[in-house]
Amino acid sequence: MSHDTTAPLVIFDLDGTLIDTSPDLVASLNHTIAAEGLEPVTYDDLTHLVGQGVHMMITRAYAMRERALDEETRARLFNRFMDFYLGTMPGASKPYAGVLDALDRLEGAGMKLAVCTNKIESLTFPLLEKLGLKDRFGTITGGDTFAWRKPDARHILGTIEKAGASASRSIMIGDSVNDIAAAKNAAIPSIAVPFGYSDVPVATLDPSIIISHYDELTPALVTRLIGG
Ligand SMILES: O=C(O)COP(=O)(O)O
Repeated sequence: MSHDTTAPLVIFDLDGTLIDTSPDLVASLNHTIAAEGLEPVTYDDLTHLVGQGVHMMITRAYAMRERALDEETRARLFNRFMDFYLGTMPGASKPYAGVLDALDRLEGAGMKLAVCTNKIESLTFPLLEKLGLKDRFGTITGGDTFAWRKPDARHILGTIEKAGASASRSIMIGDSVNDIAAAKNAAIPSIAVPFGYSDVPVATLDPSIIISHYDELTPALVTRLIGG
């Protein structure tokens, strides 16, 4: 591992930021809850459901349908979700337009790349692997890597430490309140993308900047935002 703490670290959220996973999250959740007789959810529902992992997505789907969910059922549905999602992965999930070129540009400028996602490691690693993206990131942390996850600052700070980088040279890119709040909590700048799964307009999250396409993500922008 490199310990060049002067190299900027660009930290990406995964679902709704790097990769559009929505078709597969919706299909996997609907497969999971259909077995219990729950009405299917839609893409629009996803913004309320996703963000804190699979357990929470199932819990929120039950709350949305005003159905009680006991621990035993939740554990069983978690396994059902995992089997289906992993069995169909990568499905229709794909990187957002311009992501690959942006990674090339940042890497070419000597910047380090990381993923900090609330998706658990056993989903994050195979998804990135199957999309040929895993080796693009020197550091990948999931929702169960540490005892904390976004919006807790320690998820980001732990990612930075693992990458051998420094918080004063790091930036977070995300689509939701978890990402932008975690960046604020960690006192690092943030870039919001408006095409992900936020249930509020990303401007209301008060990120350092909003980019509407990855063509705007350049080494010059990163350097400017981290203040040097
Ligand atoms: O899996 C989730 O619920 C959220 O994942 P994310 O942090 O990559 O958006």
